[in-house]
Order: sequence, then C-alpha cells, then structure tokens
Amino acid sequence: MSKKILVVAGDGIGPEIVAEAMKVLQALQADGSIDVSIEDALIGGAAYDAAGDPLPAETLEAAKASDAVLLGAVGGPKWEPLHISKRPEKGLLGLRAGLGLFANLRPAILYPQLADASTLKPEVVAGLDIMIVRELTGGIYFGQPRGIETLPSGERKGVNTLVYTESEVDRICRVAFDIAMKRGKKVCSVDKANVLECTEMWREVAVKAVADYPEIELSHMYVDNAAMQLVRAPKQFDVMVTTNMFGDILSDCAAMLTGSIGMLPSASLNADGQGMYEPIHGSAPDIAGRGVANPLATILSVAMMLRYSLDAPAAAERIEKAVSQVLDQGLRTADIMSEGMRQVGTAEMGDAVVAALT
Ligand SMILES: NC(=O)c1ccc[n+]([C@@H]2O[C@H](COP(=O)([O-])OP(=O)(O)OC[C@H]3O[C@@H](n4cnc5c(N)ncnc54)[C@H](O)[C@@H]3O)[C@@H](O)[C@H]2O)c1
Ligand SMILES: CC(C)[C@H](C(=O)O)[C@@H](O)C(=O)O
Ligand SMILES: [Mg+2]
Repeated sequence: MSKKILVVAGDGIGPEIVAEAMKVLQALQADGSIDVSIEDALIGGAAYDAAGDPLPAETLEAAKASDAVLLGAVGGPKWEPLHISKRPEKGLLGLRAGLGLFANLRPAILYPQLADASTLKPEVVAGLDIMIVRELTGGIYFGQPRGIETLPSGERKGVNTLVYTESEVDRICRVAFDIAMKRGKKVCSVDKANVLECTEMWREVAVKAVADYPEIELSHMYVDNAAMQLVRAPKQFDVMVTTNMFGDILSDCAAMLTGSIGMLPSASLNADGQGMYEPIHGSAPDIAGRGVANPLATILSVAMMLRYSLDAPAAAERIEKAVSQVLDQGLRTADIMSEGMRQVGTAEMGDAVVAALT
C-alpha cells in the first residue's frame, strides 16, 4: 500500500539537501522498491515569510496525516530576532510536540572511509557505532514557566524550567533498552543527578525500568563526564539515553567523531511508529545557497525513514551501501574533504548516490 511522505525543506541549506534526498526517494520509487506519495509543506522561516506562521495549521495537519515526514532544517539569523523557534507550540518544536515524537534516535557511525576526517585519531574511532537516544518532547525545551520578565527594579529575569514526569522518563528509557537488545545490550544513561533533582529522579526511573530487561547492562554518567568520555574513548558507548538538551549537545559532539555534522541522520518517533526524519544539523546559514552542503545526513535520514516508518529495510540498506560506495569512489563534500579525494558539491554528491543505487 502506498505510504504518504510529507516533505518540509525549511530554511538555509534545507531545500538544497532535501532536493538530493528527494532524488534518492524518486530513484527507489522509479525502480519499484518503494511505493510512496509525496507532498510538500512549509515550516520555519520560509513558512513565517509566506504565511506569518512558522508552523501553519496545514503543515501540522498534513504531518499528522502522513506516515513519515522528511525535514531539512529550520531557522537562521533573519528570523532569530522574532523568536519563532522559542515557542514550544510553534516551528520545529511544535511539529515534534504536535506529532508526539518523544524518541529521537541519533546514530553516530564512522564510515571507515572517513577515518581521516574524524577529529580523533583513527585508532580511537575505528568501528565507532553509537546510538544516542534523546528525549525530544519534554525537559527544559518545554518546561513551564519560561520566558523573560522585567522585575520591579527594571532588571530582567530569564527563566527556563527542567521538568520530567516519571512516565516520560520510563518510556524513553524503554526505547533505549529495546534498541540495545538488538545491539550490544549496553545502555549509558546520562544525567546531572549530582546537581539536578529532576535528573536524580531520571536515574531512579531508569534503574526501575531496567529490571524488566535482565540482559541489559545499565550504567550512569554525569553529562560533563559523558562529553569528555565521548571525545576520549567513544567506543566505550553502545546506546546512550538522555534528556532533550543533553542529547542535543552530545549528538553534535558525537557528530564530529564521524567526520562531520553533515553525516548524522536522525529519526524522531512517536508511540505509533510514525516518524520525522532529519539531519541533526541546522540550516547552516554560513554556507547556504552555495551548493556545497553535505547532503549525506539527509540521505541517510531517508534510509532511517524506510527502516522505521515505511517497512522497507532492504531499500534502507541499499541507500547505506550506496553512500559507502560513493565514499569508496573518493567523492567528498568540503566538510569531509581530505587529501587525495575529489571534492564535489551538494548536487554532485546526491547524483553519485543515485548512480550507486541503480
Ligand atoms: N533541526 C534543525 O532544523 C536545526 C538544527 C540545528 C540548528 N538549527 C538552526 O540552524 C541555524 C544555524 O545554526 P548553527 O549554525 O548553530 O548550526 P548548524 O548545524 O546549522 O551549523 C553549524 C556548522 O556546521 C556546518 N554544517 C551544518 N550542516 C552542514 C552540512 N550538511 N554540510 C556541511 N556543513 C554543515 C555549518 O556550515 C556551520 O559551520 C540556527 O537558526 C539554528 O537554530 C536548526
Ligand atoms: C533547532 C533546534 C530547535 C534543534 C534542537 O535543539 O532540538 C536542533 O538543534 C536539533 O538538534 O535538532
Ligand atoms: Mg541540535
């Protein structure tokens, strides 16, 4: 049965990288590997400019009616003064919350061809394969109260609130445990339980939940140490589970171990298996419009979409193999360029993946 995909390209490099991911989807559609219908919608600054709203009601409705959403990136300096991404019911946060996408999977895998591009020594990253499971619809991103108020003295006070309920922690930990059962059966829960009560509770809930998973080895780490350990000895990690904000930061950090943030895809899932798929990076305003952005994180996000929402694991594997093949051919966008390789732009990289697929 045909599956519905909603494509929201967004801002900055969003449309450039999504165009390449679309070529991949269309190639798989053309050879009969998948049966999808594709619709577009606006989000972020592009939606604000066109409709005065960073998350138009039609976009949210279309997303709810689709099997999966493919997102490029949102935001940029033009819109930052308008605070459009700070309202939890608006923009990207509104889309994540509106679809109930509480489980954000961010795999950090080193393609062996990119060992030179990693910021760490080849022997420290060889074979790196970490799954970061980030809670995505709670925590300090959504906690109330929030905002900036002016005190009677005239001084301003800025407030954000870290909140988790036990059930929110329990469900994300179980996602991490289920994933770990299919991998190395090791989960490291990252918190700041020495300082923040909310994450002290997080740790207690994780310990309680793991009782249902006798084969899982659960460890705990404070987030400051986890950041250090990620760049010291990343291969000690199999699955990491953590809060919304810690996961945001640690996944950008893990990205560099793989060579570039342009390599990291993600899947954001709700309780019904519906998902949104996006690279973990942003709209990269510094390189937008130049045709140099790396489209591979977005293309690999399509592979995650095929695996998690479209029940097409064989097609997902073909994409991952095609990416590996173009890296074998020595093709590199600027962010992963190294000596002796051939530098290509966004479109040339997308075309090469399609050629390797077919
Ligand atoms: N999911 C999202 O849509 C998302 C994620 C992060 C940031 N943002 C937004 O993006 C805007 C820019 O944020 P930022 O600069 O902090 O983060 P960013 O991820 O956009 O860029 C950080 C750096 O990485 C580089 N980079 C990112 N993606 C790349 C790619 N595919 N290929 C090559 N280089 C790449 C950029 O050129 C930049 O130097 C902000 O408005 C921010 O809010 C959106
Ligand atoms: C743009 C922003 C809301 C977003 C986040 O913090 O979740 C981004 O950094 C990400 O990692 O997807
Ligand atoms: Mg981020």
